[in-house]
Amino acid sequence: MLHINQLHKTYPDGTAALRGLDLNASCGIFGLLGPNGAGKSSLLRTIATLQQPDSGQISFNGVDVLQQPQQLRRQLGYLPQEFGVYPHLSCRALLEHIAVLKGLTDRRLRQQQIDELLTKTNLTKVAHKAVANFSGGMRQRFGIAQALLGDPKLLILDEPSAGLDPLERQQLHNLLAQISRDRLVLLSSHIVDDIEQLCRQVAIMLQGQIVLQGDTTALIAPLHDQIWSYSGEPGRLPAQTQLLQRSYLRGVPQLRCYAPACPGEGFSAVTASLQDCYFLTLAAASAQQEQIAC
Ligand SMILES: Nc1ncnc2c1ncn2[C@@H]1O[C@H](COP(=O)(O)OP(=O)(O)OP(=O)(O)O)[C@@H](O)[C@H]1O
Repeated sequence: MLHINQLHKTYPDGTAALRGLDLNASCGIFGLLGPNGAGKSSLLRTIATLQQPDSGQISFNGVDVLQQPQQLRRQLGYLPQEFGVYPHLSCRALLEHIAVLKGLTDRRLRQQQIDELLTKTNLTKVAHKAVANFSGGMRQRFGIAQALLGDPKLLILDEPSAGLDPLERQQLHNLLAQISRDRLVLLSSHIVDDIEQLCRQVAIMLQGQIVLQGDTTALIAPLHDQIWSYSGEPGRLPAQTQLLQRSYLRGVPQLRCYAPACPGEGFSAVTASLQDCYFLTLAAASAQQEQIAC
């Protein structure tokens, strides 16, 4: 279990990235959603002991992460948002190098683990190639393979699906579902679909705080029968109707709205999604923050 209590982090230039953040997560894939600049990477870097918070507590499976960072690092795999590689090293050589850095000193066990991870991430056939020449999807799978060296109990993945094509994204989902059975995977993304497809637990982050957290299905449930779509331009929206999303279908505007009952002619009920919950939560949190600011 991961417990975070009242975490604060302000960077030297005065940016308050974490502002009294609380979070609890158990085994499985835990999704962290939030707009750009919400503080997701700051939080993940702090949990990964790559930066110190100003105050607060973090514990993982009983280990005080801030007091005993080495103990956490032994159980940690981390894939940062920007993942640099040595340009000339092959996939296998780089995994070897990282495995040694992670303390896998027994050569035979190291080889065995690398072979298993290459199979799991479907990289065996390209293990001799330079990672620098990999496609986006292959690079992310490599990133997950290196993070899994040492069989960590906590895996932190910062936006692993950024820049992937739909097929690569699907392959990444299959891999994540497979490797999350006996560990906690913290997955940050602004692709709400990724989180809805993969995560049973989710937290929404805004301006350095968690504004909503819980079981994904339970968070969406109250919105059933309250989400409506409208094809075209309805003019002024009926009272008690909140616009959540405007998109296009073959060039025709499509509105997605929240309303406690059918807003009127032309609106049809649609199944509520995590995206609806996300937009409603962000709108409510922004309105509350504006009120406080006034
Ligand atoms: N090293 C740093 N020094 C100063 N400010 C920083 C630093 N790192 C992040 N920030 C700022 O802290 C805030 C939170 O950034 P962070 O990268 O944690 O958010 P994020 O939710 O991961 O954003 P994104 O989704 O765009 O990656 C932003 O205002 C950002 O500009």
